[in-house]
Amino acid sequence: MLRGICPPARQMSSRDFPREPARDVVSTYCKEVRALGFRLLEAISESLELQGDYIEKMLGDQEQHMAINYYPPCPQPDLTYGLPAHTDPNALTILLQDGEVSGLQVFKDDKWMSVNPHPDAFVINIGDQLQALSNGRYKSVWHRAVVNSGKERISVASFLCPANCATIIPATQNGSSAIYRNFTYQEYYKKFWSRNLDQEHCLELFKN
Ligand SMILES: O=C(O)CCC(=O)C(=O)O
Ligand SMILES: [Fe+2]
Repeated sequence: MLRGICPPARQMSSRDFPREPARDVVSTYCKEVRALGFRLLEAISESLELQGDYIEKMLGDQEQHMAINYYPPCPQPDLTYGLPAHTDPNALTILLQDGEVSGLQVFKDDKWMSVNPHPDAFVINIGDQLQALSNGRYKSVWHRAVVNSGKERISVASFLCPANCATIIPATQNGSSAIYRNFTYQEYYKKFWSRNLDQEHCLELFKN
């Protein structure tokens, strides 16, 4: 697995990326994905009856992390996972799946379901911060990656992350009370990685 951190857009420079010619491709991809993420955050804000820029403002100067996941073929796929079950700790994940080899599964209606690859589509995962910000109206989905006995698989995940100092405050509606207490992303991230990935939903530890 290869992980990279892209700084907030306005500080981005070509020095942040690997050497030519990959640099231009990766840099353009990061910028385009970030722009798509912001459009989605605007639509999600509006769906929650908030101002269009509400979530973007609340998340502050966002970092963008990119993970390139490589899953080699595995002779005994029943004995291991490519990635164990987890929710994403960030706000929103834009996942480019391998166009042909499946591997991603989501937990829905009490069972694991495969997300079939589609060459012309991204998979958008709601992360823990959007579940908290929306006061539980959007759900951060449990997902995992399984491996394949015959074929390798690659996925590219772009994680939109709040600024470390951003305070996440649940947006309550019609007098409902906040399910989660206020916390900083820094606090959440530390707690998230101090546990096993497939333990209970980390947000459970931030409930009021
Ligand atoms: O490889 C996949 O489809 C899932 C990747 C993922 O969930 C992650 O990187 O957080
Ligand atoms: Fe994930």
